[in-house]
Amino acid sequence: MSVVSPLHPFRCALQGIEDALSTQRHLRIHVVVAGFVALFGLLLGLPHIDLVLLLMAIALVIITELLNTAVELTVDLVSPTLHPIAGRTKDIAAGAVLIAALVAAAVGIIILAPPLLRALVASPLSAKSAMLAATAIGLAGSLVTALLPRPPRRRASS
Ligand SMILES: Nc1ncnc2c1ncn2[C@@H]1O[C@H](COP(=O)(O)OP(=O)(O)OP(=O)(O)O)[C@@H](O)[C@H]1O
Repeated sequence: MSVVSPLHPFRCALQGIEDALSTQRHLRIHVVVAGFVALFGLLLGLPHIDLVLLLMAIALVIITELLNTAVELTVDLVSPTLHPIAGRTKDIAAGAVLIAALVAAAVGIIILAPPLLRALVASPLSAKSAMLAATAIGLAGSLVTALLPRPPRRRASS
C-alpha cells in the first residue's frame, strides 16, 4: 500500500498555481497589480478593515482567473474542435473574471483614492509622497508593459 504524504495535495495546488502563472498572461498582470495595491495599502497606513477588503478583492480576481484557466483547459480537452457550447462555456467563465476585476477595481479606487490624494496634497514633497508616486509610476509602467501587444507564440509541434 503506497503512503501518500499529507503534503501531496498542497504540492499539487502549488504546482497548479505555478502552471497557471507561467501560461496565463492575464493572471500575471493581476498578480502584479495586486502587489502594487498591497504596497499602496501599506504605505498609506490603511486601517485593518480596508486592508482586509483589498485582500479579499485581490483574492476574488486571482481565484476567478485560476478557475477560468481550469475551465479553458477542460473545454480544450473535451472539445478540441469548435463547438458553440464550448465557446459559450469559455465566454461565461471569462465573464466571471471580468466581473471580479471590475468589482476589485471599484473597491481599490474607493479605498485607495481618498487617502492617496490626501497624502499627496498634504505634503507633496515628503518621502512618503515620493514613494507613493514611485509606486504609481511602477504600477502604470508594468501595466503598459503587460498590455503591449506581443508577437504570437510558436506552438510546439507534436
Ligand atoms: N472550442 C471552442 N469552440 C467554440 N468557440 C471557442 C472554442 N474555444 C474558444 N472559443 C472562443 O474563443 C474565445 C477565446 O478562447 P481562448 O481559448 O483563446 O481563450 P482566451 O480568452 O483567449 O484565454 P487565454 O488567452 O487565457 O488562453 C472564447 O471565449 C470563445 O468565444
